[in-house]
Amino acid sequence: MERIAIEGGHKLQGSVRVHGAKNAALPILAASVMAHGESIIEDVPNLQDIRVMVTILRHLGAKVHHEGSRLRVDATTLTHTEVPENLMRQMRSSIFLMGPILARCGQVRISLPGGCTIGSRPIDLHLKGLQALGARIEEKHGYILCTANRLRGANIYLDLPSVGATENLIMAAVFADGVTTIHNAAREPEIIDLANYLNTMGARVHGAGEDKVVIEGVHRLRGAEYKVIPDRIVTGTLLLAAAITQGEIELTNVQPDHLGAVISKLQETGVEVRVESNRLHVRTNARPKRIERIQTAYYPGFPTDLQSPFMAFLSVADGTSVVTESIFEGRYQHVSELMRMGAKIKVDMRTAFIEGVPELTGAHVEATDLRAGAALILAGLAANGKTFIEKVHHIDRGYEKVEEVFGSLGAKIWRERSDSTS
Ligand SMILES: CC(=O)N[C@H]1[C@@H](OP(=O)(O)OP(=O)(O)OC[C@H]2O[C@@H](n3ccc(=O)[nH]c3=O)[C@H](O)[C@@H]2O)O[C@H](CO)[C@@H](O)[C@@H]1O
Ligand SMILES: C=C(OP(=O)(O)O)C(=O)O
Repeated sequence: MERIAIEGGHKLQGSVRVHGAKNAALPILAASVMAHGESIIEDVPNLQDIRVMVTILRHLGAKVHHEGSRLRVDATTLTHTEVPENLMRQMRSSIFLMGPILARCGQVRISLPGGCTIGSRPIDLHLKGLQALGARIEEKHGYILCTANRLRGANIYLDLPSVGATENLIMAAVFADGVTTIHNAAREPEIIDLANYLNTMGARVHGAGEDKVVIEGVHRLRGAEYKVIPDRIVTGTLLLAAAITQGEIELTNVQPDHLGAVISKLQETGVEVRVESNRLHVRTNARPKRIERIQTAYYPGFPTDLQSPFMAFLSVADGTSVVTESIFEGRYQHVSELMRMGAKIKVDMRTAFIEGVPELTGAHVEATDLRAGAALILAGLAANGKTFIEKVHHIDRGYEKVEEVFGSLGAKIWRERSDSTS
């Protein structure tokens, strides 16, 4: 087992390029199984979840070649319509295969997906939407079998704007007869990215990024070349890392308009953020001011994926800040770990009260999920002394070469065996 070790107290300085977005690349790779011909997908991050997706695509019969961050996928011949349970369990995004395989092959057999333990994360909206498109769904012995000779366009009303359900249903509707309208769709930038890729392949998806998405069915998709958008959650994590160490960094390959809520909250704490078209400069040399209120929300609201990193930052603010998690009921597992490092946080239902302390102290902690791990890295960078973060595999799901990236900005961070003496 490996862990990340950090010697805190070094200001981050320098410039770094942000990698492509995990949450855009995963549905895009799933969508690639719908095409005849090769797709060339650029800026795919080298992450554990991507490796699992590639394994699934190969299992289905697709040919996949890596050339650095460029992936060539050719799913002209598909040999399987089932995703094995051991692969389904490895990540949440395995669910993205359901819509595309069903649309292309008329049937798909999957089991419930895995993913971060941040809440119950049901898939009822995915299944209800597929039923509205005419799919038959049988759930037996832990498996879900979806079949449909032909999917039919339909009006689908999502009870809540689920990102994954919107993406799955857009993909399923691409080959449906007639027109599908998804009402109360999620509006995250990753949905626009998926729709752009599908449209480059010959699909007709209109309105992605708005709450009503209209899909006109087509008969066939061809492979396409496509570049994945920059990862807005990695961008936000790096902005916070610079801020918590009172450093100054520049980020390239970013889309600042995807981070409006985060930049505005950072500025509220007194951090200077300068925005250029595809660059961000962040600088501060003072302790952050407290924040009266942050509430996670569907896009363009404050992203739940940056709630825990932002809380790590607020744990050293001057005064008490209030954070409410509205999306995932179990997304406060980082709190007890931050408290081991001296943070003062009280949680009441879905709201956390963070009484800022002047300094955190290094400790042995555990990454309980991906973004909790990111929060602990931020805390470790600022803390007095050494921090050891166990369960690094969670962090590797979302941050490419994490120690190299932070190391290139001047952090003292390395990976070591968990049984190393500390
Ligand atoms: C791979 C990926 O893109 N993951 C992101 C995606 O996850 P994911 O797509 O799983 O998140 P959703 O938007 O679906 O979930 C939002 C809320 O809807 C609920 N829900 C969802 C589906 C469903 O069928 N029934 C249901 O009740 C969930 O439990 C949650 O409370 O969006 C989340 C919210 O921005 C992010 O935190 C994840 O990083
Ligand atoms: C929760 C996340 O990922 P997933 O939906 O893949 O579990 C995340 O990226 O923070």
